[in-house]
Amino acid sequence: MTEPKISGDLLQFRDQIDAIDQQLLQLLNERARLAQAIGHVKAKTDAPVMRPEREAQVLDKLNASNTGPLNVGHINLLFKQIMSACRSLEREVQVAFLGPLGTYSEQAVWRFFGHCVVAEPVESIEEACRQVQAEITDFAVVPVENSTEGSVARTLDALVGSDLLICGEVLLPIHHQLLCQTGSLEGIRKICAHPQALAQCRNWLRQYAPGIEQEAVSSNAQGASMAQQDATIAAIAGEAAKDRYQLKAFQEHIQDDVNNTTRFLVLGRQATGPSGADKTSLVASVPNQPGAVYKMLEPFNAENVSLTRLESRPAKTGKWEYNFFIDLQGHQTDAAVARALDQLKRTTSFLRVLGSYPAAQRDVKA
Ligand SMILES: O=C(O)C(=O)C[C@]1(C(=O)O)C=C[C@@H](O)C=C1
Repeated sequence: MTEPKISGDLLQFRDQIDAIDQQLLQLLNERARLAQAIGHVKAKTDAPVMRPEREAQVLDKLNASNTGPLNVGHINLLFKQIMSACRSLEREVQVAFLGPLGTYSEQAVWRFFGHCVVAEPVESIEEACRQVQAEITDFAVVPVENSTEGSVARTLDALVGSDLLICGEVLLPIHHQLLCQTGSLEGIRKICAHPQALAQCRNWLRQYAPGIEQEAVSSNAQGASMAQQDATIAAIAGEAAKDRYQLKAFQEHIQDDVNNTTRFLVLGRQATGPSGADKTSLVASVPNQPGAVYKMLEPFNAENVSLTRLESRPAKTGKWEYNFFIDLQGHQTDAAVARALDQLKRTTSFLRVLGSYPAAQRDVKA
């Protein structure tokens, strides 16, 4: 079938790829040995193995010098896995995430830590936090806000009530797919998904699956698990659920908002150093007095610190008091941020810096 000439070229290219793979293999093992050496140094001082700021810098440097044809997505994907493997040779990092298996939280774990981690699903955001606090696990990955649905109140409340630190964030585009056993809508009698997913796909469902019953279930992964057991059920879920429950997609990208994104937090017990493009999150409350919120925000204006988020939640004191959740650009060790935080201590009745961590959206030149 193939022309001899093409086949000759193909063989030659494959020989070259084989030779390069051998070089890569040798270099990767050299890199792994260096990581092991770093692991021994860290073990002596009980220093944390996972360093989100260093991993962000490694990716920033590579992307700054990359000439292609591999793009930023390829570089991040490949080198995250390389670091994940090297890290696991130092010590296997453990992560609890909001389950069950196949959720978007699980996808967020893989994106942040790569695949060489021990990731365990837990049943609630509170349980994920408890496991980190009780030192059962190293980190927790929990959703904090969705671009269409807003904040996840349970995560914000859990942060106030604990001394966990935010070590990182993950921005995950939410690409819903309609999944079933065969990949065809024929014979499908019911579509099962979390109420939020059904709402986020309302228009698509009206147009392409009219007349098919919809059932709200506790998670998209549960819907996927039901579809795995029953050929008449379809589910709305993401890539992780498709793989986990061995389903086929009838259609990808069925969410009405193409930019639907969920932001996840990585919570741990360790402080994260500056990476060069960081965010700091804090929660504060102010006395119930005229001008108090203005005074709380004034230092950020004075120090030219940019706020990326400001949100209030009831402080649960029963006195109509509020906690303000603030995200800002910069690390708490940056001079301007440090000065603003110092000022903030004077104007707030309660202040907790939840952590500084590498921003998921990177805008740096290495
Ligand atoms: O630089 C370190 O501290 C390492 O342990 C090495 C390494 C890597 O593979 O580059 C691995 C794990 C850390 O999270 C950061 C980076």
